[in-house]
Amino acid sequence: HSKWELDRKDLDIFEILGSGCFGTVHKGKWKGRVVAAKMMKERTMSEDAFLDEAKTMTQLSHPNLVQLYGVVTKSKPLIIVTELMQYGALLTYLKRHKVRLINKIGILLDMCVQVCAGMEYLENRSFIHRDLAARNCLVGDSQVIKVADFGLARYVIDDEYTSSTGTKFPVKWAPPEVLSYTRFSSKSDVWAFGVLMWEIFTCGQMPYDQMRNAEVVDFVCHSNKRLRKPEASTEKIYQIMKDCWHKDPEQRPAFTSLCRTFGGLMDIGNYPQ
Ligand SMILES: Cn1cc(-c2ccnc(-n3ncc4cc(C(C)(C)C)cc(F)c4c3=O)c2CO)cc(Nc2ccncn2)c1=O
Repeated sequence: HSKWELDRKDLDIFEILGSGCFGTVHKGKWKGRVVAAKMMKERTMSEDAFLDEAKTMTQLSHPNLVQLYGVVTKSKPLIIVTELMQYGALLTYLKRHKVRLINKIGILLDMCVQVCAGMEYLENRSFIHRDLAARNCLVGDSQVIKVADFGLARYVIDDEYTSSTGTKFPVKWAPPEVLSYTRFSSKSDVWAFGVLMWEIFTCGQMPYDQMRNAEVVDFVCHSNKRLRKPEASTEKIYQIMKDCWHKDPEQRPAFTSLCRTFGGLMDIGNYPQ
């Protein structure tokens, strides 16, 4: 076994935490450590392609990334073992705590800062997430926010998800160059981050409301209209979102620059919470 290949006998599996597109995710224990265990449903993931990349992914380590500990490969189903985040998806958390969070601009901004830090780390390693959204971030103790399932989109075997015209493709988080040519980059992650900021400052509203994917494609690609300013955000915060939604990927700020901008906002001490 290399370091990232885990022994099934060291892993205990407990209650289900939820079911993702690859199968069910359970609470687990690995060598005495509480973990999350993703039990991969057959024929949902290109397993060999994923295993080629798994080694690299275990080397990605940052306080705002859900740590991949390793993979159980010698038995079926394949099990992806990661750090456990006890409060689940950020989207659910935002909707559940909306009343308490909606006027706490300092807390909402801090959530954006944490995701931005995790994404800056991936950007510096030229690692593209491909499906950044509030549903794919997780909440841990004392409102720690971590980015999850980065890079896994490459291994999904479901045309409804992988094709930009599929019913499961994250159209509402995709920039024009992804919708038109499926051209993913760290700058397409920046666009998605802008939508994630909008999700945070609306405490979990669905972007573009009830608009259908085809209408969103038209709205985003053939007009310069964008999501409206969330009530809870300031003009400065909304400007950051709009910068992330520049039609030209080159004109969008890098995550490094976004982190600096947030730093400046936090320094002014506008947000006491
Ligand atoms: C690590 N982790 C994962 C999950 C958890 C549970 C179910 N589905 C998922 N998801 N969610 C989304 C997801 C998305 C993808 C894309 C390829 C990007 C489309 C690929 C996945 F494999 C998943 C997955 O597995 C997760 C996210 O991987 C929940 C946790 N925690 C809790 C705690 C309390 N209640 C609920 N969940 C936790 O700590």
